[in-house]
Amino acid sequence: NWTSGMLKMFTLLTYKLLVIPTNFLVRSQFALVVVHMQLVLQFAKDEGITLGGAHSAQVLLARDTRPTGEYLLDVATKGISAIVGSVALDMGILTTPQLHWMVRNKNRGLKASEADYFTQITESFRHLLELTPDDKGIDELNEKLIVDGANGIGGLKLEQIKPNLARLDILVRNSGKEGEGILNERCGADFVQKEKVLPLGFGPNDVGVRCASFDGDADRLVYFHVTSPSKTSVDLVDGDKILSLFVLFIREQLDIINGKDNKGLLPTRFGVVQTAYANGASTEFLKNLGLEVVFTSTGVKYLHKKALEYDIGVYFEANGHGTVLFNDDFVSRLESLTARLSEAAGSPQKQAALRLLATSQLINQAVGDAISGMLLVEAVLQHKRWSFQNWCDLYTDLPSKQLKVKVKDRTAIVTTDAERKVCQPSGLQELIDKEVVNYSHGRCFVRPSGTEDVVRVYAEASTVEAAESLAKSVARHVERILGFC
Ligand SMILES: CC(=O)N[C@H]1[C@@H](OP(=O)(O)O)O[C@H](CO)[C@@H](O)[C@@H]1O
Repeated sequence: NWTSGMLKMFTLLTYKLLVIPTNFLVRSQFALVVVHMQLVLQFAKDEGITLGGAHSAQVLLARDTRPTGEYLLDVATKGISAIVGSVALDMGILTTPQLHWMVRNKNRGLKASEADYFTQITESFRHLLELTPDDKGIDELNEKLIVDGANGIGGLKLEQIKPNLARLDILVRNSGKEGEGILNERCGADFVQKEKVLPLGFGPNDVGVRCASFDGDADRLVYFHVTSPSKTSVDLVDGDKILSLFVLFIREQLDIINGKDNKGLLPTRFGVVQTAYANGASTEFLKNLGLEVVFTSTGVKYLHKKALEYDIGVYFEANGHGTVLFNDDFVSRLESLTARLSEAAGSPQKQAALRLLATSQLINQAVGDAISGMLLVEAVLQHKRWSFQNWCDLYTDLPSKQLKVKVKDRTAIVTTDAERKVCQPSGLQELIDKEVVNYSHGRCFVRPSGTEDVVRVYAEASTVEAAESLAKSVARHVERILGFC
């Protein structure tokens, strides 16, 4: 259908525009215009969209603060305008998730400006805080929050809305202001999650303060704590633990409305979606809550699609990219239930239903969004009166190790079972299985990267040394069978 097709096309184009690397600029402008034309045309073909028909297709474009942005915007605009029936709209300087939110809202006939985005997330955040119960005991949560903006656009946007956020004292570092530092360099969510060390600008004075880290275009979020004044290592709260926090909160509201048997006023299909990179301890934690946990291939396009199958679907990659999706019919049922419960305004069920509605407004349902995700984390911590440590203690991550192996042809590896098993080349999976059985809590898989010319090896075990040793042994098998290069 036209709307969903256009939504996907916008998403593809906006994504492409924001991720085209600088070295692309050495190519001629003409070549880039052609690339954009080809993208639009291929997408229209794949999705069965008639261009040049009665409706013109609007393609929303935005850019970040890098100097290459204006040039890329210009060529993208020319590429789009070269196609009959498509119009390029420049939405300005935005985070990736803001742009996706605008596309989604436009396709739904809703208000879609940046001011509307800010109003929606600040208002729903305020609403969620107002719905915080007052019977949860001592407030262990510190209002202070330091955010590493990765020198990207997210920090600048957060600075804009900071004054409108109650009960939060936010300090933005690596804020993206000119001269403060280079995008994603020794800072940002990817750096903190992979290296598990402090980003630039953080140090001994931050011990004990809750910290969050965005990535450069603000679609990933992780949290961390500085453990001691003498160490650069951090206590990390990754995407899996953010997911677990959201799941606990939503489940609590559903239990209030439906009772533990899910047979009450609003029977709900609640699904949790992870990838093979989710820490095994998080999956066990979620399964022990009695939840349906499903796995997809790596990449948010797979997770998002799966999460759409539920009334409420929560998905996250361990790297901090994820969100919560509420099915439209479910939201209608939730709204009617809230209206029906209006007689008993202060009833726990009504309060829980209102919390779910506010959550559906606060979280960006187009794509993972560091700003809206962070506000939901903050609202849930306030709701639970939880300190950072309470959150960390939900479960203990199993030690893990990731390695990259350069091989002659990474596509020689074919996987199945959400990339957790190798089916080609034959014999490799058996070798992995033989290694894994030697390790307590051992788990290991290999897959060809979709973004780099490498095979990724992931291993988990009960100690850091064991995880490293397992990863290395399996990497050696991969090198031997596929040919190291
Ligand atoms: C292990 C890992 O972090 N993989 C990343 C990486 O994909 P690969 O296919 O593993 O290269 O880039 C993807 C796009 O950013 C992201 O969605 C995914 O999580």
